Amino acid sequence: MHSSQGPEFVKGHGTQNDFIILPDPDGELALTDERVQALCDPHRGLGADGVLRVIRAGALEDAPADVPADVWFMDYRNADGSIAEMCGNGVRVFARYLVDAGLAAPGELPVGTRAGVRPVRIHDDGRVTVDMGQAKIFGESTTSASGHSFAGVAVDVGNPHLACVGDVDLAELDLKTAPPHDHHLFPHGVNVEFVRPLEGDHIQMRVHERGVGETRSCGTGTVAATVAALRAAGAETGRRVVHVLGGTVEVEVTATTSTLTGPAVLVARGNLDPTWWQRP
Ligand SMILES: N[C@@H](CCC[C@H](N)C(=O)O)C(=O)O
Repeated sequence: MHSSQGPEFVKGHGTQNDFIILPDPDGELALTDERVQALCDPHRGLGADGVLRVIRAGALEDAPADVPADVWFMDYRNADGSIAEMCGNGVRVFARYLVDAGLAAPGELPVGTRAGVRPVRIHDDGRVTVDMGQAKIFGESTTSASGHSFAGVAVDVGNPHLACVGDVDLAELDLKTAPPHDHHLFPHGVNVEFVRPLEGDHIQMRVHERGVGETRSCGTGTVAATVAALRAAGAETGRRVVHVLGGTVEVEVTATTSTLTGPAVLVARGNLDPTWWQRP
């Protein structure tokens, strides 16, 4: 799998939330924080919001016990090297890679994550649907951006979110720095979504991601945004079309689970330079 050219990589994105995929079935790569940071840096590396290592669950030391050993596991890292439990755009791109590489048959396939196994379906039109599990509200909190105060709900989508619905022009918000958050409610940090209801079942969202910064999309964030938008409309279940900077996804929230449907694109493939990999 790893030639003298250095490790293989594939670059992909889901609604412009972009990832470097590293095939590493047996867990041979030393995926240090420094290597992830260098890979994700657009100037000294390839540039991406995160890294998706493709590894058998049985080869990963910290894989959850309920993920079978032979399942392909999405070992997700944020651009700063930190590990996150789940990535909704990443899991679609990951599934597309598995099928493209002949590691899984088209149709429905399981993907292991630190939030558990996520069933994924690849549609004939190229879109991908992920069963994201039940998104749970676990509190209320506040934040601010560009002089605006926001009230929001804390939502667990496998990873933590603060989703704030308001009637603010989202284009006005400066998200270059992380919006403040309550460290007691979110002891491990938080992804913050700003959500504006549009016509009908459409909503607009911008996001500041933990471990990355502002991204052009966040799949788990769109699920949290939908939960918050439904709640603001007095509902617990329903569907929203979520418009993010990088495109559009569809989210359905039921009494027992949630689904996320959107594109998954593979852009390029190659090998890392072995000298660069040794000294990124
Ligand atoms: N972009 C992802 C979420 C990635 C993880 C997040 N930054 C965290 O630290 O929880 C998505 O599409 O869900």
